[in-house]
Amino acid sequence: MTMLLALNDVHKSFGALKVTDGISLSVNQGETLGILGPNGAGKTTLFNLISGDIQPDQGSITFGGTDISGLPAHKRCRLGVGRSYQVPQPYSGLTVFENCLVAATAGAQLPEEEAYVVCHDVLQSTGLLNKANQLAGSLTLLNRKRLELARALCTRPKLLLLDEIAGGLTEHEAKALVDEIKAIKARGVTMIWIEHVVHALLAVADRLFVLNFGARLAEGAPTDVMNDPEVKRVYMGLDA
Ligand SMILES: Nc1ncnc2c1ncn2[C@@H]1O[C@H](COP(=O)(O)OP(=O)(O)OP(=O)(O)O)[C@@H](O)[C@H]1O
Repeated sequence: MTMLLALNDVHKSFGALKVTDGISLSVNQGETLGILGPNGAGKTTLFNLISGDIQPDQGSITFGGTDISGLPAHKRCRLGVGRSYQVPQPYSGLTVFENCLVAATAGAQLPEEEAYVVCHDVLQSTGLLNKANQLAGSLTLLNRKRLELARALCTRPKLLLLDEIAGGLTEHEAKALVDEIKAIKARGVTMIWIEHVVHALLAVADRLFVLNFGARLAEGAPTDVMNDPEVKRVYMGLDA
């Protein structure tokens, strides 16, 4: 198996608050790593560190064998690190297609002709093609989530970071989104997925990593992690 991403003893504090406390983890090519953890455990901060939105105080991050620790977010994006945000952040005054075009051109720096093709293909695969000319601000929650996914895919990521994409959806909608995420996985995209909707995560994840107070609480095969007494106690509030 080829390793795509590796974090080595990564630390981050905000003032006196230690939010990432010596995280080491790796993700193999084609793998989906699920991340669980209570509110405030430092999950989104971990994504910010991987995407380059913030820089670690200590530790290193390698991607495809290259040390990307010092690179800004836009350079990591061009190398193939794509992400969605917990709160969808489309340009609401632009259409769905234009939002995708911004991601493909400004984000991934694809030449315009290629960008049009990529946007078309991504909108088709995310079920948004018939909404292409609709303003992003007028979309339903499910379609906003799809657009969030589509915008990340338009940067043609090798690694896709999904931040709580299933939250707030009905059971039926979450299932539709999970099917789309499964299809992305089947195309070979490596993913890290932070998700509170555990059954959605379990439908796709090959491995789970549980964060608590910025540190690793458990890691391993999904069934083993879900049966771990510490995980049940800390994360799910159940007695072991
Ligand atoms: N830029 C920042 N400045 C100061 N504190 C921050 C900053 N970003 C995050 N924090 C704090 O770091 C802690 C971890 O936040 P983070 O968003 O990473 O947690 P999370 O596990 O993603 O939580 P949730 O599940 O609620 O989204 C929180 O206490 C948060 O308030």
